Amino acid sequence: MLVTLEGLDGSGKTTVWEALQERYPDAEFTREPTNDSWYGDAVYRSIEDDDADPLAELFLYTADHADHLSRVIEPALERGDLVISDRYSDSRFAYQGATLETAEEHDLADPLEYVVDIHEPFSITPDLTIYLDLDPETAATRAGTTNKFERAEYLASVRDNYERLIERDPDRFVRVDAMQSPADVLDAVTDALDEAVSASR
Ligand SMILES: Nc1ncnc2c1ncn2[C@@H]1O[C@H](COP(=O)(O)OP(=O)(O)O)[C@@H](O)[C@H]1O
Ligand SMILES: Cc1cn([C@H]2C[C@H](O)[C@@H](COP(=O)(O)OP(=O)(O)O)O2)c(=O)[nH]c1=O
Repeated sequence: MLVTLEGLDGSGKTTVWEALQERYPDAEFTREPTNDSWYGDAVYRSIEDDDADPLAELFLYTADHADHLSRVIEPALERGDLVISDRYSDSRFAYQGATLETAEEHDLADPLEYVVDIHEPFSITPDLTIYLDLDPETAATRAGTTNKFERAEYLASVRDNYERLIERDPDRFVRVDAMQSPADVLDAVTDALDEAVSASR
């Protein structure tokens, strides 16, 4: 079973993902961008390059995803493991969908759909996606960005894209209010996860 954690930067995904490792010691914990491959290294180089071409960046993230699938996710699912990924393809749909929306050098009619279509032939859809919902200003503050206003504006369009994704596939998503205390967020996530795991047995 594949479970993904999604949300804006600063929404608390990594905090939850780390806490879940105690509760599910046998699960495979993984993340995107990956932090153990040269594909992931290439993604982080691109994140640090303010002049990165947005379409090139999309394909770097997608290359990292393809490698992550074949190297980590598919073998774990074949073993029957529970896989919990901190970010996954919805991050690309929401973030690169937003980046490409304003990219002057590329004129795509519907960037979010374009990114979804690229994944369609090879990717695996998660069984459950837990969405940590947070307003863009709080997200930018928590993420500690240098240009908070600019970041919050970008995160607002990323959040709109997450809402579109939830609307098109409501049964896959569980929304958790990320303004709650870390303990309450963890409880809500654990409830959703426990329920999905027992339903899959
Ligand atoms: N529920 C919460 N309430 C307040 N602050 C939080 C909460 N969850 C996480 N934080 C803090 O917000 C920051 C970003 O959290 P993190 O888990 O790294 O988010 P993400 O992985 O989604 O970017 C960290 O400083 C973390 O301690
Ligand atoms: C996986 C992924 C991440 N990202 C972005 C989100 C983050 O701003 C950045 C790094 O991700 P991450 O290290 O998960 O950041 P955070 O813990 O702050 O959420 O990469 C994309 O734009 N597209 C993607 O497909």
